[in-house]
Amino acid sequence: MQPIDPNNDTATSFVVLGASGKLAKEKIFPALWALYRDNRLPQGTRIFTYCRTKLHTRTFRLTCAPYMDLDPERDPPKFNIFWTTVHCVQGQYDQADDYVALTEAMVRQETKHNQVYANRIFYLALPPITFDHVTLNLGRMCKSPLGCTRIVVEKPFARNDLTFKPYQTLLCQSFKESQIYMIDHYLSKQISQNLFGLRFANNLWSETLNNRHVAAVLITWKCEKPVKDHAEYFNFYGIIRDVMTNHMMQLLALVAMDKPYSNTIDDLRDGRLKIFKDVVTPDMGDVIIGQYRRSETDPEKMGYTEHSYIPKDSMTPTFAMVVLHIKSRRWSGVPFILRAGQAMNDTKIEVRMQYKSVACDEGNSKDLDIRNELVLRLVPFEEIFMRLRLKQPGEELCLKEAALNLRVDERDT
Ligand SMILES: NC(=O)C1=CN([C@@H]2O[C@H](COP(=O)(O)OP(=O)(O)OC[C@H]3O[C@@H](n4cnc5c(N)ncnc54)[C@H](OP(=O)(O)O)[C@@H]3O)[C@@H](O)[C@H]2O)C=CC1
Ligand SMILES: O=C1O[C@H](COP(=O)(O)O)[C@@H](O)[C@H](O)[C@H]1O
Repeated sequence: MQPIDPNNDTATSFVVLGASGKLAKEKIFPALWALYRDNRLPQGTRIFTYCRTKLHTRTFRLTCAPYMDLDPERDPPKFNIFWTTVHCVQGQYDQADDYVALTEAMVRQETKHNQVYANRIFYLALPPITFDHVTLNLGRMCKSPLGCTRIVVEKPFARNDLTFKPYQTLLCQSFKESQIYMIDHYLSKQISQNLFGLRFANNLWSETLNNRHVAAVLITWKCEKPVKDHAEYFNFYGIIRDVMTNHMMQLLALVAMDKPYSNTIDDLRDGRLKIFKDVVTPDMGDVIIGQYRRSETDPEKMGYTEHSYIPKDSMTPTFAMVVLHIKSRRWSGVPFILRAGQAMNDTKIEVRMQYKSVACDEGNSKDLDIRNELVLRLVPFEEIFMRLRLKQPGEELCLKEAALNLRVDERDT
């Protein structure tokens, strides 16, 4: 996709399908607002909601506002104008006529903007069960006749290979490959991108992230909260399909990929794809799955199947751990340990690269078997640090653990 050009005057219709849901309210509308606030949306952009629920901008803005990080001093006038660009369309996902109504709504705004040439972006903030109908109808009824058309699909794309194939076929029949964006929002996180920056722009790490120096890579996705939001979806897909095969695998690819030929989208994608091809299919002996049950110490913390909204006989895993191996010159012999869970002891998302132990005879260091670790943490707050050993202050040559913290926030210079 071309970089956003705020001076571009072309009419652009951005349609959020499934706008009544959590993703739209918590992530997509806040992102659209942030772009608008910072003058980074093309001027002719109009936003459309499309879902079965009847939405009104008046009330929908109240639903989204808590996630929009509003500055009460600065934002209100612009925030009001932002909402004048939003138009709500109600429709079923399987009714062709409703898509005709969506197109009419887009055309009305595009024409107001005095443009026949208009770009259209369709963002599927929807569960996969709706994908077939939505893709087919958008492809038939809503594409831009003269401008660009894009369709953005959120993971998970299906339950497995078998169910993905027919959808892939339908998607490719309805849209050209260049129009399709199957996205993973973890790739856009600052820390994920830093994995890349840190590795390839610093000799220290570009030279040491390999099987000569690294003992193991640990990728953790832990959430303290029990399953509640989108429980029906979660119960059908489970933790592996929710975060492991997508977000965590993308993090793994960013840790493991070789330096791409260039930083273009295609070369970056090819670099990650090579890693996915090199990952050895895990042995079931290298996989642990589990489901949380009632806490023995805190009766408030219910078991997964005790929630009223989860079937009593559910076997859906809420925890999974897998040890993956990559068959490449750089990484063979290094286990990549992925673990993910809901209702865990705390909330943490991080990548931890554990270096091999150093044979060290310094005084009292036997008690201190600390491996160097490079840690990139995404949650609860973004940080990058390296665990090291340093000499303790004083006359004796004793070691202590220390951390080298790298500031990653905006105040950095
Ligand atoms: N929430 C998040 O942070 C993230 C979510 N995703 C993915 O994005 C997609 C949407 O997520 P999210 O917003 O949380 O999902 P929701 O469960 O909130 O669903 C979004 C909307 O889809 C419609 N919908 C829900 N279930 C059905 C159904 N069975 N049949 C038809 N329509 C349905 C509803 O709209 P209505 O009834 O009004 O039509 C609902 O408001 C999911 O595939 C999810 O995996 C990806 C990354 C992050
Ligand atoms: O895809 C998903 O990701 C969110 C977590 O995203 P984050 O950006 O807040 O880390 C997760 O809560 C949700 O279950 C899953 O579907």
